[in-house]
Amino acid sequence: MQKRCLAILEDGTLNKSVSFSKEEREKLGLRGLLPYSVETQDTQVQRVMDGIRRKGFDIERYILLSSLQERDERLFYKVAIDHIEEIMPLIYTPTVGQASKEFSHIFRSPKGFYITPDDKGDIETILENWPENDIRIIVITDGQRILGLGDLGANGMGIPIGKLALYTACAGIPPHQALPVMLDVGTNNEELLSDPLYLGYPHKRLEGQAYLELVEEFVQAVQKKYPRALIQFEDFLTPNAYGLLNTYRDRILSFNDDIQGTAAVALAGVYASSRITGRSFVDSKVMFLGAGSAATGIADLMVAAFVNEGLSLEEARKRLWFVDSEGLVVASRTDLRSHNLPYAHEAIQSNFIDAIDSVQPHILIGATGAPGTFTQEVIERMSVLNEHPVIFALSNPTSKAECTAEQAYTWSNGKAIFSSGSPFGNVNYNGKVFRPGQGNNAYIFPGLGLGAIIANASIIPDELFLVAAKTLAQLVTDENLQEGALYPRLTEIRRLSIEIAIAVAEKAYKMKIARDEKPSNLKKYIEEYIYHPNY
Ligand SMILES: NC(=O)C1=CN([C@@H]2O[C@H](COP(=O)(O)OP(=O)(O)OC[C@H]3O[C@@H](n4cnc5c(N)ncnc54)[C@H](OP(=O)(O)O)[C@@H]3O)[C@@H](O)[C@H]2O)C=CC1
Ligand SMILES: CC(=O)C(=O)O
Ligand SMILES: [Mg+2]
Repeated sequence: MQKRCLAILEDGTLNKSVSFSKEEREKLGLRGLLPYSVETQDTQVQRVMDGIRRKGFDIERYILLSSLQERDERLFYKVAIDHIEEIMPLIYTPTVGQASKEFSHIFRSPKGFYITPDDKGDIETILENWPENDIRIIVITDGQRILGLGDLGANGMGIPIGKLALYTACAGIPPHQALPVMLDVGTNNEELLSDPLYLGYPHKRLEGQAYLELVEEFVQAVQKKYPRALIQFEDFLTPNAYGLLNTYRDRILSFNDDIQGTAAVALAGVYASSRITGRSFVDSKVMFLGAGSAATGIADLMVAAFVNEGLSLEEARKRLWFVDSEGLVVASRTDLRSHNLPYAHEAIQSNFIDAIDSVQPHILIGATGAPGTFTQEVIERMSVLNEHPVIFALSNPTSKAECTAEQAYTWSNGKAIFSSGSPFGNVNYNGKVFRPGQGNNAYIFPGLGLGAIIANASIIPDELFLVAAKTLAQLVTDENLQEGALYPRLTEIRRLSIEIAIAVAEKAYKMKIARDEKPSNLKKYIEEYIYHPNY
């Protein structure tokens, strides 16, 4: 039955508030319930933007937008799409980091699905409580490594909500086909456990076999109720991130965004940097600060890319060097994890600066969660070694960046080609304005996910991340590079995501991992599928 009267204004998927026409007001029983004026959606967008700009703090802007998402979903997405450069830092990194830290204090409505150890044996049943029947994208976290902020327990739900808002804003996934999931297995964060307002499962984390069984039960329940859904694993602590990736990557439509999405965005940036440095990709030597899931994911995809260009596995790995908190990752170390071993070269263990001097990398990629680790000395050494040192400070949120954009340009005398995980504004250095690009998986996952679900791929092999990286790199214009950016402007993100989706879907058909038939006009098919927030 069609909703009427207040019920329609209270349903965020139907509400368009003062944009209901006189006829609609008459028909839907809305006369008297709204002020006189009938406004266009654009005028409403303007009012929202005025409200956002009037707020004193970004967290207040986040709360305003979060309430709007509940109250009037189409207006929320219209605002996000039309003002993506201003809105993305509010609904995503860096503000989503603060919002996640404070999630239990600013909570208003659940916006997603919660699973705790108490639900063991019942996940299939409780999933029936979710009202939608055609979920295509799930972002799930257990909250143990939220950005570079550590274990935030159930407060980490801010991340799946934010990532899925980007799926819709950046790639047009219909919001009703997206499901944010919090696998709330507890937290080891004492501050949260002693917070009377903490909303999560108030126990130490479930671990080991019991944890894995809960994930498996969830995956099976999803396979049954939503067999077409892509599961994106997000912000798991590294051992679980790898464990779950290895369990599910060849079995179901899934990927780990921190390992694989990040890899594709970084690879795209590295490809684009060749057009400034003049050095071909295969001749590049890369040093990573941080040897966890993000950095290793990038290295693994780079190896695949090098091998595609004709290098042997051994030659490919030799171009990639890691430094972690114990120094250079070398073969003689006994403290390494299995994902580090392919990159533990025969060399003498040394500190970061000495490692830069001995390895002489062209590209430096930070994924540490440790702010300030790209010191003046680091940037200066890179600048002595390179005409244009390529510097990625990927850690999020902004407070965790290895260095700021301004530091990179200043310490390199304007020579650095800089990208960061969280956005920095333009920097004026000696009269030249630099626009740092945002090396964030947000350039990849929306388009990649869209392509995968359009083809209804059975799995997401490396080839799909490689094609996504190549496509993104090709979409970087000379103008972007002249501004100093290795990525296109965010204002282009919907177009970019569709291009990435087309390339990814094409590859899936070619690899025969698509479970749906290829439409006769793929681009048109995608364009018809995607969500537009206009009333
Ligand atoms: N821009 C983007 O798109 C993305 C950014 N990230 C960011 O990357 C960061 C790391 O994530 P992830 O890889 O999952 O985390 P991990 O915990 O897996 O890895 C962190 C790594 O950094 C090392 N490290 C920590 N402190 C230092 C230090 N002072 N000097 C040298 N090495 C250090 C750790 O070494 P050790 O183990 O020895 O302590 C570890 O190897 C996060 O801040 C996250 O936000 C992640 C995904 C995407
Ligand atoms: C961007 C992202 O996925 C992260 O920082 O974890
Ligand atoms: Mg992440």
